Amino acid sequence: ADGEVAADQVVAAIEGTFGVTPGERRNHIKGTCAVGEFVGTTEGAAYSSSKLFSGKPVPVVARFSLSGGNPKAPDTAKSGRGMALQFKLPDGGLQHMTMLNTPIFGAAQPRTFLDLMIATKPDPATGKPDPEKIKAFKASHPDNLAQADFLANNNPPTSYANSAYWGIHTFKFIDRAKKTTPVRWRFVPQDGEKRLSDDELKSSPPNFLEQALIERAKHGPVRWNMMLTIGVAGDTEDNPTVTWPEGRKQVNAGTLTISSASPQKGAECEKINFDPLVMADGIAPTNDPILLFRSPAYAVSFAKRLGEK
Ligand code: HEM
Repeated sequence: ADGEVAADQVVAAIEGTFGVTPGERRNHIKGTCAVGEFVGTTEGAAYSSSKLFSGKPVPVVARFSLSGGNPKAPDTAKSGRGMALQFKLPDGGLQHMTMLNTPIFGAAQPRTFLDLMIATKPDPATGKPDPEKIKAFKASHPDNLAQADFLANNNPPTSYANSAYWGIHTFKFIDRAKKTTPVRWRFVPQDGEKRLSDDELKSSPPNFLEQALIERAKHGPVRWNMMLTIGVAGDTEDNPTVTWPEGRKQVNAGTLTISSASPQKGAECEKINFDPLVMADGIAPTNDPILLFRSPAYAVSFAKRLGEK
């Protein structure tokens, strides 16, 4: 927990803002399941002893999503898009990566996320957030601004297949000699990044992302390159709201291939808790307070939805 901020308190605040859909995720509720595989490179294996980078295909269960707890959020919403991956390693181990389509996050501490939920809670009188509360939140939480600016200035993608996804946090890659390297990773779409135009934002239907991914996968494999940015001494390791300086070494660590997608109901991704702290040997968390807080928060949401609450 972050000082006095507890995971159940934050999940309660998410419920206060978005309401509760029993049996469903409290955040990133609207999503699509997919499956595929990952093949790592020797360049990746040079930094991490994880079986992920053995060079052999590793089965993947994926989930693409819209951020927020509104199951009817339109696919044109200028909010985050998520890609969650569960890698099934050859030794039976699991590795998770649960990412967003923004290079930074909108909170350096759980407290900021909690205060954002409280500030955006709809006013019962209008059914909308109170603009004064949002203004006060922004003025008092500068750590929220970079991601908010990114989302305001970059329209959402035309398809989940045309988006990059960032791990955002810094992770430790540990090689066979136990040498640790700070890295940040992102998945870059081989289909290229494409965003909705301002006109398309107005004219697009509320639901197109799921069908676009299902159709795209029917036409052939959908691929992303996993790119590592190699950190150097002094690069922040515990603040997900700050990017690293330009010019850091880039390493292609592997290729993700999505082979098919389907609605989430009853599909494999539905009942997975994509807790980002599920890691195998060779990859370890940093002390990023947001990364560490996600695990208990996801557990609260997961327990509720498994209990059909
Ligand atoms: C204080 C920070 C955060 C809180 C409290 C939070 C909370 C949550 C919760 C409660 C869920 C639903 C879990 C479930 O029922 O399975 C969720 C899902 C998700 N979150 Fe977060 N989150 C935070 C930060 C982040 C960050 C930094 C990222 C990306 C780097 C992220 C990406 C996602 C994604 C992609 C999902 C959907 C996973 C899936 O498809 O099952 N979240 N989050």
